[in-house]
Amino acid sequence: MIKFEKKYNKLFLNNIRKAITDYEMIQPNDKIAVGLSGGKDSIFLLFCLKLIQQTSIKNFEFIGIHIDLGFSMDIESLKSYCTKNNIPLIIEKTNIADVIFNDRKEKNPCSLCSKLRRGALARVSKNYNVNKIALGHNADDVIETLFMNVLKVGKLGTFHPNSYNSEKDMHIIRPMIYIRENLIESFVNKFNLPVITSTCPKDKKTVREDMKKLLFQLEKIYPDASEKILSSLSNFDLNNLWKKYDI
Ligand SMILES: Nc1ncnc2c1ncn2[C@@H]1O[C@H](COP(=O)(O)OP(=O)(O)OP(=O)(O)O)[C@@H](O)[C@H]1O
Repeated sequence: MIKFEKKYNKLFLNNIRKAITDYEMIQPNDKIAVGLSGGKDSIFLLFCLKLIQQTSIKNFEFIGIHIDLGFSMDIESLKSYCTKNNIPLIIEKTNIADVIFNDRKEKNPCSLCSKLRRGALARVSKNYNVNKIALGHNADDVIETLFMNVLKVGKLGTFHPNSYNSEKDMHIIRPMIYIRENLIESFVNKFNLPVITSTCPKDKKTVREDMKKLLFQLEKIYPDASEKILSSLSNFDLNNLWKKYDI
């Protein structure tokens, strides 16, 4: 059973609470769906939300939703973990893998997969009267996405901690934006949370891995680089960003 201990506050929960407060992620009577991939980030998010519900913000509900992409992953451990902790888990079977790799033979499958997966997640969430979807993006994901946008697209920006999709009338929240990936890894091991090895052939072979290496190199020279990059995302001077004059 997921059980609160005071030391968790300092270790990770306070940072999650801070993200929730800074970006007004949870309101009374929200029904939140945690997108569960089977990976470490989303299961840690589920674990933290349960602790937050036990300690500080009590008047919200949450469920887990796993979109089965069709890679034949064994999710028994995830199912039994949710059952043990009284967390409803919805599993939605899809043929996303088949569409991407066999029908479309996509050369860059990750972005289409992510789009279809989010669509499925929003559709299933609607069926369960969910008004917010919580994703397991962490601080490293925030920075890697920023690097990818700047270095590959030539665009300054990353995903927002709390965004709203008006077409689907759905909020997307990311309560783990202040938590580093290595910390998540160590707690997932310590608490023995169920992690399912991805069977996706593209797993860990993406541009994101290059950005991870870049951040690693950067932190060797500037040890507090990630902290500074994260803080710069909410500490900017619009006057000194270039807005071209309309002609
Ligand atoms: N198959 C899925 N079903 C439901 N939610 C998903 C699924 N895949 C990803 N998500 C959600 O989208 C988030 C970002 O997905 P991404 O593939 O970037 O995961 P990640 O960074 O590897 O995180 P994780 O360790 O949770 O897999 C995940 O943390 C999770 O909340």
